[in-house]
Amino acid sequence: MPQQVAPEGLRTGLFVNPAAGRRADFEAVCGGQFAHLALVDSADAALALPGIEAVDLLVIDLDHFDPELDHAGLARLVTARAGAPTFVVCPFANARWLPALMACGPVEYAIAPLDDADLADAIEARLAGGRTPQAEPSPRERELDALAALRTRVRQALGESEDLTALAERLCQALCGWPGVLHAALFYLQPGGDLQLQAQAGERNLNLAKVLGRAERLLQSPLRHAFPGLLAAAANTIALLDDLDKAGEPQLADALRGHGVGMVLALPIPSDGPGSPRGSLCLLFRAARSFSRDELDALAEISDLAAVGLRMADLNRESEEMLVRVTHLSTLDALTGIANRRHGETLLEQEIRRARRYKLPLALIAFDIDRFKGVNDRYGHPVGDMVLRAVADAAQKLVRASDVLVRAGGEEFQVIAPHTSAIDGLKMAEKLRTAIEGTSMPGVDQVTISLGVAQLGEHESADSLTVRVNAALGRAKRAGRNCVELAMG
Ligand SMILES: Nc1nc2c(ncn2[C@@H]2O[C@H](COP(=O)(O)OP(=O)(O)OP(=O)(O)O)[C@@H](O)[C@H]2O)c(=O)[nH]1
Repeated sequence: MPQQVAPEGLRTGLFVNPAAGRRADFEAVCGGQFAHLALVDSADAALALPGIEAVDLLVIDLDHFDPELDHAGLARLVTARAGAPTFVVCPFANARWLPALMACGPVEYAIAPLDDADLADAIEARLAGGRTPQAEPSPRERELDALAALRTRVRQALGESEDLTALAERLCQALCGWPGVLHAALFYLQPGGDLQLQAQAGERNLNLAKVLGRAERLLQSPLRHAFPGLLAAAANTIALLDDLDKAGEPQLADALRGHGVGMVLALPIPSDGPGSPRGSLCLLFRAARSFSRDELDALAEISDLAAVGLRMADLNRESEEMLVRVTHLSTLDALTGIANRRHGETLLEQEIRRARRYKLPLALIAFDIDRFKGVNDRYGHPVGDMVLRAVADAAQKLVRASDVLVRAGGEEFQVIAPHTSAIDGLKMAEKLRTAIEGTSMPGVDQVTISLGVAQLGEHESADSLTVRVNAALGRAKRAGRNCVELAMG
């Protein structure tokens, strides 16, 4: 049964927590500070009490509450106080409660776990109408100026960066400009589900990859429940560690303290839709401090901006990949998968320049399937296509990796052969001829090719080389087909 709320003028208190043990502990530690202290197990029970706004101090201990289920009731409770003070004891791994409750009325908070003496001091300070030094807010104007400057820097970072790495680095640098921030980091959840330390800025000697023992696969890190940057991304919550020892990882606390860190705050970077966040923004402060509602709102806005930035970086990356794919596809012949005529012309120009620069020979081979019209006429176009693919495959297997096989059009192909003289070109052409002659094409009589070979002349252009090699190919056709002809100089 809750105790009766005391008449006005006395120190009256109301403590809300679902666990009987927590209520008993609070009464044991702080009961003496109140003339009357009511203990209730839920927001509804508190709201059922008469004169809720007249209670001097409402204390909500968020331990054992569920942010999804209990948020609406507790928000109603803070609203019902009509401006009277509320003090919230908030577990460090669940600081997302704070902005939501602060939106409903004046809320001060302490991050749990708190030892008995700290809790008693915090309650005494609130009852006396004062604030603990930790809760001392910076003067409002300065706070607002700092927030405005921070937002501007973050927007600039977003505007200037196109890829993920640059964006993450600029964001971290922008966050370091916030008063009291010693170091900032961005953790990014990759599409495959791997959380990695994407960027950090600030204290030069502080490397979070070292402190955390790794920079990748951080969701598997044993510190994922202790370090706010990981916790925020893993549990999609604001995590606020105002005393490094509260995370229960002494080594981590020592390492951070060794670098001058006194407090760590992290916010999830929201994703577009439901599901895990995109990562987290992590701020390492020199000393513990509390945040006003404006500040927490501003930080939430910054993580929203970061989400937009990450989405933009993703889109940029996707469109670049698409461009590379489209560019690649536009260089290939759709039927055979080898270089198409246009790309072949570009590559020939390139190879000619290279041959000139390094004074190396270059050979061009042109070949054409013999009486291919007859294949189409007798077996149909689909079989003709199959023969074209089979010839391209057989030729591709034969040429060197540095050679380029081109479908020059119809049943005409070329091989651009760098470092190759006319004699070597002739040998290669003969190899191609015998290979195609020996390749069995299902359902088709033997297929043969005729070939022309030309070596690049000293001052010769690509056009002239092509004309000469085609003339040699024409001679091979006239000579009876299934043979090789060398181009005239
Ligand atoms: N199936 C198929 N046929 C093609 C393709 N491109 C061109 N052709 C055919 O290739 C044939 C080329 O015929 P011609 O230029 O007369 O030469 P040929 O019959 O090979 O005779 P020679 O070259 O003199 O030995 C034509 O029938 C074209 O229709 C293609 O992509 N697929």
